[in-house]
Formats: sequence, structure tokens, C-alpha cells
Amino acid sequence: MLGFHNIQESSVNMPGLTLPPFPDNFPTHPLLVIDYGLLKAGDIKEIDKFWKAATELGFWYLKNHGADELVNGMFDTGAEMMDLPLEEKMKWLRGDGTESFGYIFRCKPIGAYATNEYGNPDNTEYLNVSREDALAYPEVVHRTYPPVVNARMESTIIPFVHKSIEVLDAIMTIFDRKLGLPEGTLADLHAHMDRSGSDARVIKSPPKYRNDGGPVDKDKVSIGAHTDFGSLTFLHNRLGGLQVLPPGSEDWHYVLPVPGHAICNIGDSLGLFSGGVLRSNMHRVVPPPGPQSAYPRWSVAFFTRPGNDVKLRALEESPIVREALSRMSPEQRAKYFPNVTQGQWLARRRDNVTLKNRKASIHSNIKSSLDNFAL
Ligand SMILES: O=C(O)CCC(=O)C(=O)O
Ligand SMILES: [Fe+2]
Repeated sequence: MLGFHNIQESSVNMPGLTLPPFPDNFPTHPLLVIDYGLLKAGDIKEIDKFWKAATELGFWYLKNHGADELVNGMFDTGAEMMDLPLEEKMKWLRGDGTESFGYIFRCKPIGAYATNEYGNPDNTEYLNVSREDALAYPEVVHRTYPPVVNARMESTIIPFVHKSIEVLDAIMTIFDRKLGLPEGTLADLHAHMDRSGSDARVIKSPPKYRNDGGPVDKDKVSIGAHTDFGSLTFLHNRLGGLQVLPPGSEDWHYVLPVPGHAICNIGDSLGLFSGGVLRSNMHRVVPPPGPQSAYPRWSVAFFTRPGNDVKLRALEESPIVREALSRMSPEQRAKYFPNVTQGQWLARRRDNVTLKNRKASIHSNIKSSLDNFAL
């Protein structure tokens, strides 16, 4: 346990605060770098590289996306929220339902979420703003937000949501083409104002454990092994700590944060729609490496998820998906037709992360405890 009292806890963009670089002696997994400008311009070579990234690892860097200023604003918004007294923040706690919008605090006394297969909770804080609430603001679709968040809604959050949607919609258009689906198929499943679990998120994990390299004890993991519940994630990291489990590997590999490069990944819903052609890959977050572990770790993300009423199923209209399904055993194929809507899928996955259910599932089925833990 570390107490880094002299380090400014919250202001990730604080002028003069220089974060230590990612140490050289921590091996990282190379992600393909995709240029958003080239993707938008229809550059064939770039699209092929992008398709390779999306189908093989399911993670890639995206540069030239134009969101950096807005991302800085989102970090500041998160810092303003997290700086409020805990008592004030707790008034904005997310509800008990399946929706995860609002403030989330996972800590020892009151934590409700497991961070690993042993059920240890941590003290990660989240601010989750629903896509639909941002787009409808000041009308309320799901819930209301604290005044410090409302104060940033028009200047920062709404433009960040618009920008993230633009980028992820462009990516979905490319997937339509690559999968041989009519243009707009995936966009229709993610209609912007359909009620969904899509959100803009700021995540803070305070410094807690020193990370000197090598395997990380399971009880020191900040966000346990999981795949994302939705379709696409547009993630912005400053410090290291994100790790991926590459296909066929038993070891976790760090993803190097690169300035100006977002980290994008595929989630379960696109994995299902594509019959597994697009890869929803396992990842987790551990304390930042070396000297970085003395600093709070912040992330900003936008998660796009299908509408809650969308039925999850492999899109057999696509010849590529049909071909992938034809190579599967009937049992494997059945996994791509789970007979649930996105809303039911989210509820099921969230049930999995409550401590109560986590413990129950550890006892009943050790393998399912290696399932996924995010929000
Ligand atoms: O903070 C990060 O780098 C990743 C967070 C994550 O995987 C998630 O919230 O689903
Ligand atoms: Fe994730």
C-alpha cells in the first residue's frame, strides 16, 4: 500500500505537472496505428490494415481523430467531479437498475463490484454521462447530473459525444462495407437517440500499489479481466496500466499510451453481430508501471452500444458472417444467437460483477469467474 500524499490527486491536466514516461523495461504489445483521415478518405491500404487490426486483436491506435482538445476538457470535467467531497458525490450515485449513468465509486466499505476473480474490490471512481442525456440536454432521458457536470455539458461533454459518435459511426460504415452489409446496417442498430447504455466516461484510479514489473497480483488489479459489453470503445489514456491478453497468449501485455493516439477496441455486441469475425478481446487495468504508479491514473472513454431493444444475433445477411458461422460446430454457432436483447445482455453482464453474484458464481462455476468485469 502506498501513500503518495505529496502528489496532486486530481488535476490530470494541471499545468506544470509532468508525468513520468512509460518505463523502457516494461514490454508493450504493438498495436497497429490507423490514420482516421486516411480511413475517411477511403484509402484502401489503410482500410485493409484497419480490418486486420479489428479482426486479429480487436484493438488499434487511432491517430488524426481531432478529439484531443475535447478529451482534455473531459479530463478536467472528471477532475472537477472527483474533487467534490465524497458525501456530495454519493448523492449522484448511479441507481440500482441496469443503467450505469452517474457517479460510481468502488471502494472497500461500500464497493459493490468485484475487480478480480477473488472478489477484491478497489477504489476506482467513474463519472458516466449517458449519450442520450448529453444529446437531449437540457431534457432528461435517463437521469440528471451534478452542477459541475452540467456546467461543462455544452462546452465539453456534448461536443465530445458528437465527436466520438462521428468517429465510431465512420468505423461502423467501414465494417458494413467489409462485411458486405447494406450501408447503414450497423448505424441503425446504434441509432443515436435509441435508449442505450452508450456513455462518455471518466475513470480515476488513485495510486495504491507500486508496480515494479512482472506478473501483477490478482488483488492489485484495478479493473479486472473483461471484454467490453457494447460495440466500440474510443479510449484515451495518459498513464500505462491497460493490458491486453493477445489471442493464444497466456500473458498480459501492456498497451503503451501514445500522445494523440486513441486506443479503440471492439466489444461483445459487434463480436456477436459479426459472428466472431470482429474480435472482442480480453483486457484489464493494473497499476501504472514503475514511477507512474505513484500517480492517479485517469482515462476518458466513449462507449457505443446498440439500443437496449436490439436483439443480439449474428447478422447472417452478411456473406462473411455466414461463412464464419458455417465453419462452427452447432454449439459454437448457438453462442452467436444468445436470444437476448442488448439491454438483457447488459443486465446479465452487470449481475456478473456484483460481489454477491461474483461469489456465487465462483462457487458454482470456477470458469465463469474468469468472465468479465467492467461497467
Ligand atoms: O482505463 C482504461 O485504460 C481501460 C478501461 C476499460 O477497459 C473499461 O472501462 O472498460
Ligand atoms: Fe474495457
